[in-house]
Amino acid sequence: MLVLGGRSEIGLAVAQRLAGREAGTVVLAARRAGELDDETARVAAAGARVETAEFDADDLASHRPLIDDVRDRHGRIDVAVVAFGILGDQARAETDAAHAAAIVHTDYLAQVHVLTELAQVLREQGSGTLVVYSSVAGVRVRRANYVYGSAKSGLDGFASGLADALHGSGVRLVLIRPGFVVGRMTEGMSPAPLSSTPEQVADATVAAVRRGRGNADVWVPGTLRLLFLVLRLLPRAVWRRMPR
Ligand SMILES: CC(=O)CC(=O)SCCNC(=O)CCNC(=O)[C@H](O)C(C)(C)COP(=O)(O)OP(=O)(O)OC[C@H]1O[C@@H](n2cnc3c(N)ncnc32)[C@H](O)[C@@H]1OP(=O)(O)O
Repeated sequence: MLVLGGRSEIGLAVAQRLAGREAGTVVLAARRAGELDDETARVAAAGARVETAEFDADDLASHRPLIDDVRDRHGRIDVAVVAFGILGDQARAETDAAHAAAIVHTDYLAQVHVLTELAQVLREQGSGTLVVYSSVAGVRVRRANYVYGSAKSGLDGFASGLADALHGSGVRLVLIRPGFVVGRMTEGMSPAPLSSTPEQVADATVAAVRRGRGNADVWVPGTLRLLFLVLRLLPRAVWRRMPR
């Protein structure tokens, strides 16, 4: 199992749950890979053999060598969890074009790039599961976080199309759409209604991975699926006043 963003709270919680027979060796790929002792210990305590690898998602050229190296050393990649991301600073991104581009680079462009590379490798082996984290922020983009939301919107569309392209290949794509997640990424922010914890997002992810067949779209919590059917219909004048 490969966790891209090996320090991510959600990615680690998924690795802990799948540790053991299901995950095989867990490769935690992150920036500053030499400083992953705590993360390694947590996943190892859950029963996995753990390795670390240096990974900067923004360095697109490094994606394929990393994926090939992991595949070559372990023979295959059963589950790849794309768990890196940044929230960024919306207020700053509205006037600082470089910051806006940095958010979109990490949360959209780098995801598209790494998923395209992973999909090729998993197609070649004829099996495997890709886990992608979209967000309700991308289902209907809000004025209050439109830079991050636009990246998630693009990612959601890309991952949905990729899932369809993979249909029949033996490779599955599990697309997770969490609402507000109370964790390190949202530290200091007041939780939105229907928020969840990284553990709840991981539970939903693992349940979908274990289901074993076909692509999956998972909302966390599940009630957000229905709520967004309605929210998509709200008039623009109301929607633009929606808080973060
Ligand atoms: C109703 C509402 O109002 C709802 C909203 O607001 S939605 C807004 C909030 N919620 C969401 O968007 C849900 C979706 N979440 C995501 O997409 C997340 O980015 C994610 C699922 C991919 C990871 O979430 P997470 O595990 O909670 O995040 P977090 O613990 O901060 O880990 C992300 C890791 O990505 C890593 N990362 C970021 N950029 C990276 C890069 N260029 N290269 C490698 N790793 C990178 C970070 O290193 C970070 O770990 P550290 O900060 O410790 O280094």
